This record gives sequence, C-alpha cells and structure tokens, in this order.
Amino acid sequence: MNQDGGENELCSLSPYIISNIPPIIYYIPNFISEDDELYLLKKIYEAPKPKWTELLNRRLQNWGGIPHEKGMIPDTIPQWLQIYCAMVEKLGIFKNCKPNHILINEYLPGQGIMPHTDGPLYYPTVANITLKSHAVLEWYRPIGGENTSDSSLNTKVPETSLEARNFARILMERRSLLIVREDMYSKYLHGICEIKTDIIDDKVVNLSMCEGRQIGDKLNRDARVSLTIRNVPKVMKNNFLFGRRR
Ligand SMILES: O=C(O)CCC(=O)C(=O)O
Ligand SMILES: [Fe+2]
Repeated sequence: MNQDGGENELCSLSPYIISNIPPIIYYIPNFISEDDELYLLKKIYEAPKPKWTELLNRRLQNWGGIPHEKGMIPDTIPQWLQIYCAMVEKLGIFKNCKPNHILINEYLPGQGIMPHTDGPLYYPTVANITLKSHAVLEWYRPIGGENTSDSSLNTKVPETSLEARNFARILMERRSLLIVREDMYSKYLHGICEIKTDIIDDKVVNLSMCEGRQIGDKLNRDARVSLTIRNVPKVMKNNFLFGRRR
C-alpha cells in the first residue's frame, strides 16, 4: 500500500476495514515487502539468546521496556525496529503518541496464545505484523457478553464455553499488518489455537481480502514470528530512575 503520510491517514485505511465484526479491525495484506521480511527475521534471530523469554507455548523478545502500572522504565529501541514503528506510525493510528513498545512472538507449529485482551497498560490500539507463516486469530465474546438479539447465535452449547463465544476468525497472512482498536481492542478477547493446521471456514471474516484463499483450504503452519507494536502511555522520567537532581 501507499505509505506516504498525509492529512487523512486514517481515511486511507478505510478500504482495509474488516466488515461484519464490531469496530474496528483493519487488515492490510502485503504491508511489508519480501526483502523487509527477510531483513526483520535476520535481525530477530541475530538477537542474543538471553533476549528471548521462553514460555510454555511460545517464546518472545520484549523491546522498549517492561510495561508497568507505575510506569515503564524505557529502554532503547534499535534502529532496525524503529523503521517499522515509523511505518506504522505514519498511518495515523496513534493519536498524540508514538509506538514505544514492541513484543516479538515466535510460535512453532502447534503453539499459540490463550484468549486475552491486551489491557489498560497500553494505548488502546495495537498493530501486528506477521512474518514467515500465517496464523488464524480467534475472536471471543467476553463471558456474559452474548448478543441475544441475534437468533443465529443461539446454540445448545453453554455461552461460557470458548467454542460458543468464538464469533470470528481472522487469517493473518505473512507480511500482513493487522490493526485493532475500539471495541475489538477493549471488549473482545483474542487468541491463537494450539494446532498445526488451520482449516479455512465461513468464520474467517477477512477471506475476501486474502488472495487465492477459499473455504476448505487447509493451511499447514510453519514457525510464525509476529511483531506487536504498541504505545505504553505511562513511562518513568529519567529523574525518577536516578533520584532527584540537585
Ligand atoms: O502473535 C500475535 O499475533 C498475537 C500476539 C498477542 O496477542 C499479544 O502479544 O498480545
Ligand atoms: Fe494480544
């Protein structure tokens, strides 16, 4: 897409809004080039081993500081990541603030992330770049958040089950950008299932934006690396870190 800045950056994103879900998610295929993807992967895998935090179902690199209720102690973001933060910032999705935090997740086939919301430590907009392999992001209503006015949603499965609360799937292809804001950020939960193959079905709400994909496709996962780019509004000032200056 054209990444030139301008007065109406958000308007230029309107063709990328995913319809038939609550506001707002933008899906931008081919946001970065193949060369950018290779460059990012090279830099990510060059990071020293201690930069990785191993979790049970994925591993991650944290850049920019550790978000904290009392304020994040800011850490330098390397130039190779700042380039992509700037590309995202140009879209005009962070009003009066800039991306200052990047989480890099690596998922092997069969790994995923539990349903969650990103929470109040962040400005309520998240941008996510997918590298190396696709993923399917599952969306869930919160418990007690069922829409009873829609009879098609009435099923025999109790609404407390994850299956019953799962109302949409988004296919994130490699090199794409996903932007989540508003109710989809603050109200609904997202997660990635711990499976090795994704089956494309009619719950995939952005299928028409994914060239060459159709219902029934079986997509085997490779290792996927994602960049989650956010703003942490509360940051410690230097003089808090080193005591009061005299
Ligand atoms: O890897 C992804 O695409 C999702 C990551 C995520 O949800 C998070 O880091 O909060
Ligand atoms: Fe998340």
